[in-house]
Amino acid sequence: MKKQPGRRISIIGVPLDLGAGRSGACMGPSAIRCAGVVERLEQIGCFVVDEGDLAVKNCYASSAQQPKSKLKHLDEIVKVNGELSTKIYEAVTAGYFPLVLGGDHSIAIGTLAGLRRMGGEYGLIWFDAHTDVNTAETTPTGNIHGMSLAVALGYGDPRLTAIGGGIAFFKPEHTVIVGARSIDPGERKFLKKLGVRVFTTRDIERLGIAKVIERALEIAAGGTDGIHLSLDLDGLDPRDAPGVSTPVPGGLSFRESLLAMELIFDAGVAVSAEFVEVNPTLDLRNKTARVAVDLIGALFGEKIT
Ligand SMILES: NC(=[NH2+])NCCC[C@H](N)C(=O)O
Repeated sequence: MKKQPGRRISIIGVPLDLGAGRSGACMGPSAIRCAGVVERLEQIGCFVVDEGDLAVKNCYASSAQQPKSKLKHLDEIVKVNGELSTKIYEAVTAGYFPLVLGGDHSIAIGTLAGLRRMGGEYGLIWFDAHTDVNTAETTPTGNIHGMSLAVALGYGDPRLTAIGGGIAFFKPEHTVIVGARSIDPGERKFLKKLGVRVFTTRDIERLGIAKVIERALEIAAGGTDGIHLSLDLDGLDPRDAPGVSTPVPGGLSFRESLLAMELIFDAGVAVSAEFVEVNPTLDLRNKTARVAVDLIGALFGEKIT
């Protein structure tokens, strides 16, 4: 039997939604806990420490308050992600698998900065409808959740790339995006220039999710010390995950996403993960948070049979 990707799990909630264009994802961590994440992980034999939520000021403020900024709510986002990076570093150093509950996708900046501080070389699977490689120069919205992958690769505002010490950025050759179907013009250029592999929903339909994950694992895990999974619930189709701030039709099905998690578990290479963009104000009976918990269960080895 393959070993589980870290059976000692540290849950860290980050109730931040200032990186998104609408509020509500700040309630994501509560919704995922209400859907029973701790119990599910304990049922499959994981030892779970729930660290609670990081303190975030002003989480209900709408980005509309800063209409002209190219980096909306930068101060607070820098502060929260700095704290998150320290939390991640401490958790990994203490032998835990950090499981971060978002919050909008800008929190990946802190998670990945924390992991980078470990000094090893990690690969990255970015499961998302978007590619999140905008910078202040290319962003169409000024929303920082559309910039977090660029920051992890070392590009963007210096206050964001400096988080965690500004060291050991992720390498494009060990970074892979799965599920993309909404890519801005500037992002397209960036991805091409850096050579980041993107599996769009079209690729997934043509190749099948199993093949795509197999290739994604080769890219992210080959020659690295492990991988981080950054999963945005909007990677799924809005029919299966309606409670997200930036839904895009034509996404992965629930079953495809579950299989992706099962295959990542089977590979035994994940060292940390985050599940982001659950927005309970747009959800139906907590469906999206329940989907997140199903995916988390599969990532840690829960099997249907
Ligand atoms: N993680 C997300 N939900 N990102 C959405 C980004 C949308 C758009 N590309 C932007 O930069 O504003």
